[in-house]
Amino acid sequence: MERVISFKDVSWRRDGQNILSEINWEVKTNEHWAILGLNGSGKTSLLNIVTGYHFSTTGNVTVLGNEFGKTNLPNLRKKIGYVSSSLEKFSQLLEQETVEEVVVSGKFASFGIYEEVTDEDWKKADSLLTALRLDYINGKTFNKLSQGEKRRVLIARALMCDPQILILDEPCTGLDVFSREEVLGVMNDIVQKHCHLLYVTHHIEEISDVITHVLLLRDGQIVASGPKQEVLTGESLSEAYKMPVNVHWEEDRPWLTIQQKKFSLS
Ligand SMILES: Nc1ncnc2c1ncn2[C@@H]1O[C@H](COP(=O)(O)OP(=O)(O)OP(=O)(O)O)[C@@H](O)[C@H]1O
Repeated sequence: MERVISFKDVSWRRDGQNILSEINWEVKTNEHWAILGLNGSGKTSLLNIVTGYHFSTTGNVTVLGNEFGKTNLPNLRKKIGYVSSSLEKFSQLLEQETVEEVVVSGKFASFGIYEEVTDEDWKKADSLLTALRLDYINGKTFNKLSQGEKRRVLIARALMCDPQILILDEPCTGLDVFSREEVLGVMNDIVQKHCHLLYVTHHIEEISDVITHVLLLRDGQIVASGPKQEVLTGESLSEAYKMPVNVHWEEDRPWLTIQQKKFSLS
């Protein structure tokens, strides 16, 4: 399959307002995208269309070869993993579960295990914990983990059903620099599992070498999209962030600075 996601002239209207306008976007095989934009620029709305929780008002959406309107959404959603920063609100439900139980529950898309778990499932959960460098917490309950460990367990949980697309929605929010680098470091392992990453962030320095492409949104419209080196320029980001900024690269990672002389809060 050449195209993983295709948006053609997609708009999404709510309360008489265009939340997304004329989105033309394609994710191809072996591409991994970061989605950037200010608060309210439309990132979550776009992802809700990818997962079939919103229907576009106009335009055509195809995800993993399924054209929306003609497809079985529950089946499609099984192929899409979603790790949201707000998922941790729900993680209270998982507090007393062991990390292995939390990971296995991803197979059933439930919080808690209400179906039969096979030996193979437990083995798979163990190997995912190993892939996410979490062997050392085997047997611990979820409530005893650090924020960074919890995030990685939730990523392992999302991988339990072999998603073809993995959405990581601000996975490093609230993490210290060390924990953030640990989360970023496991992305290579995820890519080796042949799933396509959609990585939402407010911090361009989280765009590690695994990410190949960037979609830049402003007020529900695309400012720029394409290979990251072409999109992550001072010019495009200044337009998206509505303030003058510079980008510099260090070892294939971008960093943002604000042009202080031209920017004032007053
Ligand atoms: N169901 C809805 N009904 C009406 N307006 C909505 C709805 N969902 C989102 N919006 C509006 O659409 C705009 C884009 O919201 P969205 O959550 O997609 O932005 P975002 O880029 O994900 O923001 P953030 O970075 O804060 O998470 C906002 O102005 C929001 O208020």
